[in-house]
Amino acid sequence: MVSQGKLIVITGPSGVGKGTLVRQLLQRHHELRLSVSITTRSPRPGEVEGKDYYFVDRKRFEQMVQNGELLEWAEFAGNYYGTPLLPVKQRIEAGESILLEIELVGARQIRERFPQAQQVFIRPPSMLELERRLRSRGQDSEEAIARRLKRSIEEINAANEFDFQLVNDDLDDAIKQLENVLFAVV
Ligand SMILES: Nc1ncnc2c1ncn2[C@@H]1O[C@H](COP(=O)(O)OP(=O)(O)OP(=O)(O)O)[C@@H](O)[C@H]1O
Ligand SMILES: Nc1nc2c(ncn2[C@@H]2O[C@H](COP(=O)(O)O)[C@@H](O)[C@H]2O)c(=O)[nH]1
Repeated sequence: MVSQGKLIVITGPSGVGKGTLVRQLLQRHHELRLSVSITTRSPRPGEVEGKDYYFVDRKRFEQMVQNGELLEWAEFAGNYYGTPLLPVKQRIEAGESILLEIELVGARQIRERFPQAQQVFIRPPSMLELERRLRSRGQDSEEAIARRLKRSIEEINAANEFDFQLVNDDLDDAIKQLENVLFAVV
């Protein structure tokens, strides 16, 4: 019998560096797989369908929710985001470890449904640095940045719900901390 894989959730405010950390983890740990989410957000320049996201309209997303096709989902800064259930279920059953890079509401749903999932909350060194990172990415309008910053306060206030937290200040240091949390021998 194949033993089940792990479900790992990386969460934290938009712009804190979740995607950057996840990309580094995937390069260093080839056994990990990233779940590709579904969103109603428009693709950013360079984003690829099926690699960065599956891009759908609101009607299709709402159908998927109705049909129970999503493991978790949330509305974030005016768009829907969700994790497709079937590929995650199949991969976990096949013994693969899956990473979800998701916001707070979805992370809470995973905690309810899969209390055994490992969840890590990523904190910014400061709000000023978070804002600087959102701007430096150069991907979002001023309005979108303002919405994301407003939401980040709620997210950071919920950080203590998570057993594992780390500050993404120096990137190399943050990756080491993340590896220590995820691969610690217990
Ligand atoms: N430790 C760090 N020091 C400085 N800049 C960083 C660090 N980590 C990430 N960044 C930069 O911050 C910006 C936001 O990072 P990233 O896109 O990974 O955030 P995110 O949390 O995945 O955002 P979202 O949730 O919106 O997808 C990027 O320009 C990235 O290069
Ligand atoms: N609950 C979920 N949140 C998700 C999912 N995929 C991504 N996200 C989070 O949404 C925000 C915004 O993402 P962006 O790509 O527009 O910057 C960010 O916090 C992501 O982590 C998901 O499937 N479910």
